[in-house]
This record gives sequence, C-alpha cells and structure tokens, in this order.
Amino acid sequence: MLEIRGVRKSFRGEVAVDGISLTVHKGKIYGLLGSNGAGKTTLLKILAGIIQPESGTVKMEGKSIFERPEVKQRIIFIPDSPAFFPQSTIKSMANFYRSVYPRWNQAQFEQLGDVFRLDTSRKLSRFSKGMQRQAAFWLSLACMPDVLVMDEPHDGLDPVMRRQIKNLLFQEVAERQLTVLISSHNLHEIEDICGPVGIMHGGKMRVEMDLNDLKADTHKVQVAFRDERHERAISSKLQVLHREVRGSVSLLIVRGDRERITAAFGIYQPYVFDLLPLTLEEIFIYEMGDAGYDTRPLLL
Ligand SMILES: Nc1ncnc2c1ncn2[C@@H]1O[C@H](COP(=O)(O)OP(=O)(O)OP(=O)(O)O)[C@@H](O)[C@H]1O
Repeated sequence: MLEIRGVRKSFRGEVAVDGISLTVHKGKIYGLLGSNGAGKTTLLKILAGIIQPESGTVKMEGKSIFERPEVKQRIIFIPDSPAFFPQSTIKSMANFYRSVYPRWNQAQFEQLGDVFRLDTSRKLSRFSKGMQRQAAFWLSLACMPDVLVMDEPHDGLDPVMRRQIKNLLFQEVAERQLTVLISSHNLHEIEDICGPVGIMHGGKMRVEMDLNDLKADTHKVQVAFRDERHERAISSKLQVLHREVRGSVSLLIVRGDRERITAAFGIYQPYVFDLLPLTLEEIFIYEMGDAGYDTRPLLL
C-alpha cells in the first residue's frame, strides 16, 4: 500500500502540490487526472522518491521511501519522456538495471522480447518516441517492481501496443499484485483500466473516488418544468455542477445518488425528465468547471 499524507511542494515560492493525501492499495491501478500544471508530474516524482516534498510523508507498506534505497528499489517511475544513457542500447540498459535492481528477472526480460520486438543492440537514441516508450516498459517490467508509476504512458504508442501494454499490466496486477499509478490526459485509456481515480487542479485533489462510484455519483439530467421556480428550488437541494439551457429543456449535471436525484425532481413533476450516465471525459470537464477552471467552449 502507498500512503501519501499532507504532501506539499513549491518551486520558487509557487505551490505545485498543495497538501495532498492519497492512498493506493496493493494490486490497484490508480488513475491521476488533472488540468495542465495541476501538479500531477510533481506528485508522481515525489511518490517515486525523485523529488523530496517540503512537508508531508510518503510511505510504502508503512516505510518512508525517502533515503531508503531498499524501498525505492521496489518502485519504478516511467517519466513522460523516458531517459536513457547516451549511446545506450536495450542490452546495455538491461545490464545496468540488472546491477541496480536486485529483483531483475532475466527470464521475464527474455519473454517480453516476444511482445516488444525491438532490436536490443540498436542505439535507443535512434528509436522513435513510441519505440523508446516500449523499451522503457520492457526494462521496467523486467525489474519486477511492486509499484509502477507512469506519467502519460500512452503518449506515442500505437493502438496495438497500447492494448499489449494494458494486457501486460492486468497480468502483473492479477499474478503478483503489482500496484500501478498512471497520470494521463487520455481519459478513454484511463476509463478502460483504472479502478480508483483522482482529479487534480491547482495543486489540490478535487475528487477522489472509485471510477464506478464516480460514474454512479454524477449524472446528466435533461429536464423541463412547468414552472421555472421549480428548477431554482432543485438547485438549492442538489449539487448542480453545471447548467445549460436548450430552449425549454435544461441540461443539468448533478452529483448524487440516482434514486435521490430522481426523487428530488419527481416532487415537481417535470414534463421532461431523463437521467443519463456520463463518460469520464464529461465528468472531468464538469468537475474542472466546479473547481473554477474555465471550461466554456470558445469560438474565435
Ligand atoms: N522544476 C520545476 N521548476 C519550476 N516550476 C516547476 C518545476 N516543475 C514543475 N513546476 C511547476 O509546478 C506546477 C505543476 O507542474 P506539473 O508538471 O507537476 O503539472 P502537471 O499536472 O504534470 O501538468 P501537465 O498536465 O501539463 O503535464 C506548474 O506550475 C509548473 O510550472
């Protein structure tokens, strides 16, 4: 289990991560979403022990990860642009990882060669962005980490490789309870693989929930009342994240339990009432709007 409590980090007086707490349970795939500059990468680097926070704690199975090489050896961070030594090849990087990570698994490395069909003797600097990312996955999985932290892992990968990597992650989670933390703007990919998700904005965690609960807790309501005062009355009873008027019909994004919402609207007997599920992308946009991010579509 990874536990972050009250973590804060600023750069030259500007707060990037503002007192964040989160828990990732063993064997879960956690999706970290957020606006640009929200502080996701900074938080992931803190988690991986690359950046030290000014305050707060980061613990893995109860042990602080800072200045504890034996704990850090169990966490692998794949940054948004994987970095390799100059002139290195997959073969030479594998030799390096083997010397640094005591759990390096040569058999796993060789088996993964069937998935990542890359030339292990070719300079990594000559690989494309997507091939470099594949190489980073290959090497990381052969290190047999307990925790895999990934920043924008799908960036540059073709759809076949995305599916291969998704399957490999599921396999590692099922077989040996790998814990995964993914930060991504690709909400469709996150929707496919993550259980718990956190949405960050302005250095703070705005929403944290299991994706299924989050979907069950946010609804799109199309409604038309006979008396417009009824809509104002509803807004004071329910948490309305967003409202748009389309002729006589209003579109409302409402937080809360489906039954409670249906009952609250039912009192006013609207002549149109439709309660629809939202995609993760819609939830993200409306939550960001609620957090003060200007999400209105702009046409110039
Ligand atoms: N090394 C640094 N020096 C100065 N400021 C930094 C540094 N790293 C991050 N920041 C600042 O911290 C804030 C959070 O940045 P971070 O990269 O963590 O955001 P992010 O959520 O990953 O954004 P994006 O989705 O755009 O990649 C930003 O305001 C950024 O400018």
